[in-house]
Amino acid sequence: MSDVLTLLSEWMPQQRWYVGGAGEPQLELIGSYELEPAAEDPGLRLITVALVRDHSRQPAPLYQVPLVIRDVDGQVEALGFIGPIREHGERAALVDGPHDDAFARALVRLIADEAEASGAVGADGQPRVRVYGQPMPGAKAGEFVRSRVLSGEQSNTSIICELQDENGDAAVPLIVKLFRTLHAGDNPDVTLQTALAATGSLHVPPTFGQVSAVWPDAQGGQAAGHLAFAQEFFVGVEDAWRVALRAAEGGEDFTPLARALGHATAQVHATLRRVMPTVEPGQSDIDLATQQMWRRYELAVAEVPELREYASEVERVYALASEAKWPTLQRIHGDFHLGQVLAVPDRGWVLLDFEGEPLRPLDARNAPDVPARDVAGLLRSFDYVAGSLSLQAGYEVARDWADAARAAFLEGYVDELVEEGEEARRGMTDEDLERILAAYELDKAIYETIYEAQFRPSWLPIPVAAVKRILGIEDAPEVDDEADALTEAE
Ligand SMILES: Nc1ncnc2c1ncn2[C@@H]1O[C@H](COP(=O)(O)OP(=O)(O)O)[C@@H](O)[C@H]1O
Ligand SMILES: O=P(O)(O)O[C@H]1O[C@H](CO)[C@@H](O[C@H]2O[C@H](CO)[C@@H](O)[C@H](O)[C@H]2O)[C@H](O)[C@H]1O
Repeated sequence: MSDVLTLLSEWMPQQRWYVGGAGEPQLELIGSYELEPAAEDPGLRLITVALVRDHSRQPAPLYQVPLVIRDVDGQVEALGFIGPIREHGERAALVDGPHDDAFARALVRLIADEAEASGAVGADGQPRVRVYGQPMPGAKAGEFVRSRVLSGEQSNTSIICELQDENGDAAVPLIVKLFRTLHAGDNPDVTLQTALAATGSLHVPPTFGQVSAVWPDAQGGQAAGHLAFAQEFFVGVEDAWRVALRAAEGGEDFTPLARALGHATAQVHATLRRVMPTVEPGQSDIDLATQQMWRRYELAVAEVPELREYASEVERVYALASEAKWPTLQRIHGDFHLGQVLAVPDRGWVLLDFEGEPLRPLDARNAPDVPARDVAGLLRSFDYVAGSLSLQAGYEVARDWADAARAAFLEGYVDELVEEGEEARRGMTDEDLERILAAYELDKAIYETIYEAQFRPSWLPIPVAAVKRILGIEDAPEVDDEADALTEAE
């Protein structure tokens, strides 16, 4: 594996999913698992998935790195080619697994067959990594035809698998999402979407299955978690961000679609409340939630110093929220924005990516939470539509469009709550709801300032303007020196 780690040290920093560290990667192979080839494949030597810890960052992230070793003819520099790997033979090449059909085919087979996989054994004679495929009851996959990696800005790697039925006709395709950074514990993307799909909800894609594993943790014990999740892939659909952006650009009325999204969101919340654990909040839960918001504000101040001057206004919004009556805590989406919603013909709005905010610890993302976090996320997203168009135009545009979309979304959400009856409201007044929503919207905008400062600095003005708007802070009018001088001269 030494050659492999040398190649990976150069290759991983160029990958979108690599979170980076101080200087060169310091990679440690903590284990691996091997997949059985699922078809005849003459040049194929090995399908292996390396679990690699990178000590150049603390705490050291653990990456899942699927690799294929195969013989190639001549000098290839194809997509997915990592480098030559002489220890496996003269013609052997190391290939990024997701770009090689052999890996995707074997992974789909592992899930469909409810099979297990493992790799090298440790000092105790036991495999260091054990992997389990688990299909959704009743899920059926066709014959594998070919696969491709989904392009785009992704923190994970998704593989689209084309399949066919026994007559050779196209069958429902799958999207297999490989989690690149592994965490001990349930991945909410898997548990929440599987639970929703099991109820027959149309607001998530049908689940095909999952891959989970046990691996050695950094303390000499064992960790367990999810490695991959497979769902039905909707071909040729657009996400709500694109649909909304186009509508805003063209000045089209988006309110019916926003209202329907409000309904869908409330229905997903209602289902999660029914099938996943809930908690009645005590004052200590409320205080903890608002303390976390405040802590986030402090982190944001370190990234975006201009936020420091709004401390007293921020404190007041959180204090008002902590005096309100809060709803039942329940599982929610956790990082809801328009890019996480697909417009699927004959199905309506379909929600994706229930992983929660990538910057929050996994145990917090797995705990029952406040549904207003999701509502606030979507409200912020409509503001981002207007904000991103304004950045292009150089002046404020689509503000009325965003205000109308926000109002319609909220109306759709509340209508659905009313349908559910008084119980869902737990005696909360409109004022309670408003105070809580204001706190979560502010908290989301503050989260976004950190996110944009770190990953997309040119968009930072969007959430900074939102923080000011939510706090009711007016920009000081620009002083027009010439006009002032004229007035003085008169
Ligand atoms: N079931 C699906 N059908 C069609 N497209 C999908 C599906 N699942 C994901 N996508 C597309 O893949 C993108 C990334 O998926 P997502 O789950 O958000 O991954 P990530 O956590 O890496 O951002 C989505 O924005 C969407 O465009
Ligand atoms: O989709 P991810 O889970 O990676 O979410 C992260 O990235 C999002 C950006 O892609 C970011 O969302 C912010 O920008 C969106 C427009 O690109 C906007 O619709 C969202 O409202 C806004 O929050 C998200 O916050 C971040 O966690």
